Amino acid sequence: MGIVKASALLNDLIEKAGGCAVVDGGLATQLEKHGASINDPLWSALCLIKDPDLVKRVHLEYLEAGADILVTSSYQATIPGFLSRGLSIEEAESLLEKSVKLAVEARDKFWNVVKRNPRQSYNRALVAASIGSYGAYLADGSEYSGDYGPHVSLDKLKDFHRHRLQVLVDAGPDILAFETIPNKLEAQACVELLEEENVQIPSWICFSSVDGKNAPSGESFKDCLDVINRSDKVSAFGINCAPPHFIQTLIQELKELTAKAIIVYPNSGEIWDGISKRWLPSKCFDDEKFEQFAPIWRDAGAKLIGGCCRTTPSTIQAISKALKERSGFD
Ligand SMILES: C[S+](C)CC[C@H](N)C(=O)O
Ligand SMILES: N[C@@H](CCS)C(=O)O
Ligand SMILES: [Zn+2]
Repeated sequence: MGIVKASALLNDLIEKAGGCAVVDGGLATQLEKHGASINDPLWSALCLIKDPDLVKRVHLEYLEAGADILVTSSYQATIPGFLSRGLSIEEAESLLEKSVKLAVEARDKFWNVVKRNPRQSYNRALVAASIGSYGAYLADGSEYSGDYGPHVSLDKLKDFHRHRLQVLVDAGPDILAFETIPNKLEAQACVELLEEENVQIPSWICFSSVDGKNAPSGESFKDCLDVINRSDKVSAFGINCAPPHFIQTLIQELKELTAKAIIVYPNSGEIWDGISKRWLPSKCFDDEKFEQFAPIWRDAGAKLIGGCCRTTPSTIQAISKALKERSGFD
């Protein structure tokens, strides 16, 4: 399948969803709601080792809530991360494969039931393999600063991402999801890897933002988009795990900077403290606010909308309800 045909898969889903598809919500957050303890350098990827059934259960909860796209549990699942826990390369690869398998199994199980009901309003969901930033692996909060220090070169970032990307692609997801990218250098590494590895499934690249205007590194999105806009391997660009009150303005700005589909899945507004490893209270959106703003973000130009950290299946249900009502579903 060529890349043009591959991106058609995402475009078809957006169209079937009425012009704006629903991405799932915080995976780690929902794992924690069910009692998982993830205060660990592997963060949510620890559940791939300790409780894969729970990961699948959370995927199913997001499908029931109306998610059109599931994001896998591989955000902080990395080969060096697993190796530093004493696992072998083969075991690390197998956990990455498992992250895709769990989401695919949940999707297939759910779809096999709902597709029989002619009155249901669900779409067959797509599975997006999460590729968290290098900063996520560092587990020091640097996915929100973009400050990787002077020794992190383009080649180092490509080396970091390459093997995981190959294993995830081979596991058969529908999409690749680069998440919380904080600087231009890492965006360039992701794009060059997609080209070098000749990846034939669509990708999205999402940045975090801490000021509502720029990438966390302080670089402008215009600058960061230079290399992304030149690649047909990237189907969508946007923002994840940034506060929801930044989103409307950011969509309007990004619309001027790229022809790619815009994707937004903000967090609740709480702020991650990378040192104490906890969420600090701040200006937040509750589910009603997400319900109110999802159509506003859609009308501003977003084609994919969901939630990130501290959002849950009830948030996704609220977003799904708002988008489907407005588009004539239900
Ligand atoms: C999206 S952040 C909350 C993920 C956790 C972070 N990379 C850490 O390990 O501290
Ligand atoms: N897909 C990840 C993103 C963390 S920023 C999660 O939802 O846990
Ligand atoms: Zn997040």
